Amino acid sequence: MAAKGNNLRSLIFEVDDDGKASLSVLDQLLLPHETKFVPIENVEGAWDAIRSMRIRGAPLIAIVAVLGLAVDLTSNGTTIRDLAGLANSFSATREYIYDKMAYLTTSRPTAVNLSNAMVELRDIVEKMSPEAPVTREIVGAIVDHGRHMLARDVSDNVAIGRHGADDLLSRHDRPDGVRLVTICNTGSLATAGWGTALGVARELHRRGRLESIACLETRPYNQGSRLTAYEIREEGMNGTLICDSMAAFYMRRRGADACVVGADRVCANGDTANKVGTYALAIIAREMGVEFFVASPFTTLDVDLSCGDDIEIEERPPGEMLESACAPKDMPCWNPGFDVTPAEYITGIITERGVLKKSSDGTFDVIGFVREHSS
Ligand SMILES: CSC[C@H]1O[C@H](OP(=O)(O)O)[C@H](O)[C@@H]1O
Repeated sequence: MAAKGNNLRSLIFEVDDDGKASLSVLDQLLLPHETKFVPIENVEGAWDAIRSMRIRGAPLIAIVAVLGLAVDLTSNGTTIRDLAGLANSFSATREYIYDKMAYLTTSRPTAVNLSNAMVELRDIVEKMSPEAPVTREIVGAIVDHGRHMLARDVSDNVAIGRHGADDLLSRHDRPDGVRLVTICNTGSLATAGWGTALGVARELHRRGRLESIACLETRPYNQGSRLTAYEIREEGMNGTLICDSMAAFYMRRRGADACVVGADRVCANGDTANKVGTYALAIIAREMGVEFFVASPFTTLDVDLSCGDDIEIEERPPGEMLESACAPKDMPCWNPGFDVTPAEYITGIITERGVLKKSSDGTFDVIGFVREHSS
């Protein structure tokens, strides 16, 4: 059984004394009824695990892609021999690795973390000198970056939790604490740490200041009922599972102080792509006078995109919808995996560097915030 609470692990990554990396991931298609770690042995295995949503979650997708590349390049199979045997090996090695990185980005398009991670990796490899002992040097740098991403995500999650809890408690310090609503899964099963939006709930719970958290089922893939409910129960939080259609009535009858959701891509103006259903939840929250926060590490920010109209929205196979809908198997479906919440519906963006609120003109300056808070 996976460890309790925020020790819940989405993956196991190890490097042996010979520098050979190994990776296994918790198969989220089997949760909550079965806990099984499955090995990832090459980039094709990483691509498939991401595409099939055996593992999912914007930050975790990027981490598994880089770790999968590290495993591929350190395997005892053909890779190292292929690389070593390449003529003019430095540039050929780099091109070989860039091809694998490009392949990994085709697995899922909406979460910016994956493409951001590949840009980071390419910058690292580009800076390596041709005189370096090619294969070992480049591969070692990729393994090290994978380890860095794991540690960074864990620390980012803790910081997001603290900033989010501090901000919410500054306005909503009821006797029993804060009442939250969330959608999809943004916890330890979407990250390498204790989560982004669910990390805020964990921090409030840790402080004894979480009165309640409602999680939406999040049809059609049911990340909420299968994954977030599982994490909430493991953590011992006061959680309630609701159907997506119940959000408005829940807020009216049981009350909520804030919705806190995750993100797959936050644009320069604050428009945010997230699990489909988030936009509707934001509209309901505004109508009900409930605050609406996006919890997003800097790795999910896309300041090169001015607004959400240009975000590529992944469409998932109709079967994922038909299976859970008990509908006729030949029924035409529209199954976008995400939607885009306009910035006007968002109260603030909780990051590891602080909470970004709107300027006096009512807009978000994500670029200015990143510039001000980038180390
Ligand atoms: C840590 S936020 C992750 C973000 O990714 C999820 O999408 P999916 O389950 O399809 O990978 C969802 O949009 C979450 O908010």
